[in-house]
Amino acid sequence: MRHLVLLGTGGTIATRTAPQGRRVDVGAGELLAAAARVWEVPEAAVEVRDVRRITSFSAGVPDVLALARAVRAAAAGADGVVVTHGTDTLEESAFLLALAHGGPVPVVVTGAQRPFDDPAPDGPRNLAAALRWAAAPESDGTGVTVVFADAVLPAVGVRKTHTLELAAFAAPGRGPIGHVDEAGVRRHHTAAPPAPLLDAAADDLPRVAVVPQYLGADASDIEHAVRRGARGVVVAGLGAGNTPPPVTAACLDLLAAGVPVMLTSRVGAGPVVGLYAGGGADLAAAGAILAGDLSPWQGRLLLAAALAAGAAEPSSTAATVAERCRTWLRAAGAVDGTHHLLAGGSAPSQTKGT
Ligand SMILES: NC(=O)C[C@H](N)C(=O)O
Repeated sequence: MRHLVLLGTGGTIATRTAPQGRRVDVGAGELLAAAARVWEVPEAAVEVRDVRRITSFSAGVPDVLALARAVRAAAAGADGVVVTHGTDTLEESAFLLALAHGGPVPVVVTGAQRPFDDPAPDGPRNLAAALRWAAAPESDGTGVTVVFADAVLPAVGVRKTHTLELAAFAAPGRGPIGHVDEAGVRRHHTAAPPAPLLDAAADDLPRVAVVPQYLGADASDIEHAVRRGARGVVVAGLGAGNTPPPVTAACLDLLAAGVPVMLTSRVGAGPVVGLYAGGGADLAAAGAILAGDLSPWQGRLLLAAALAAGAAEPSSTAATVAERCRTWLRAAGAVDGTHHLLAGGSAPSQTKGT
């Protein structure tokens, strides 16, 4: 029999409806009892711990680092760990857990779109599916995954894609890597997750700003972010990874001054590639980190983790921080978009990470 640990953190899955709005007041034990009414998991014994009782929009990086430590402690003595979490920032927490988690024990994050006291709640089934996935040998070695609406998605690349629908998450280009439903537990082919980058011992991460780009954006937001103490900047770029010329110029100045700049896209799916003169090609040539298909929010955590890892090494520079990100991205199977199309239209072949 597998031994699972269920860690409750709050979120809609653990809310009841009140006149002032939904409030978290359901513990992990009650969630487990509701899940067991959907599907029993007879092949597993589940130990329950309440880590937090908060909505995920109220959480901060220190909360998630503490959760990462709770996950590590639980994983040391279990065959699987399941975390219930609010959906608003679930894609970031799951990613941060993935940056800190190594080894074969599966860590499974789930939540709900509807409250616990909804007449047709989705939480009990999501949790039942997450427990079944964690209890099945198919989940071994899959790292951190998100189970939602019967789909198993990798934490790396997962995004919330709908505000209200029950199938609220997707990992465009990367998942689902499995399903849990009336037909049972199925794992599709998956690459091994990358080795951990973060030891989660610190209470917080270095400050990294996400700066969204839009029609006619200028450099003021980036300059403001750095003046306010950002140690790195993630640009949520246009299209395949472009910035309006004044923003490109500001990013080149930052790179020249040794401040890491990471390029992502605001589009919502697909990798960034340095294609256009005056935009992404200039940034790639100047040493910006092209974050593959990571969302700006996941990219921000990767850059912050790389900066934190560098804090321990006096010789760490913007270039070594960038290289740390690129090594992790390669291992996570991200496209290296600095290899932009060559004249003549052929792209060099990509070596996919394992
Ligand atoms: N569906 C949810 O869980 C949303 C909620 N606001 C939260 O993130 O805690």
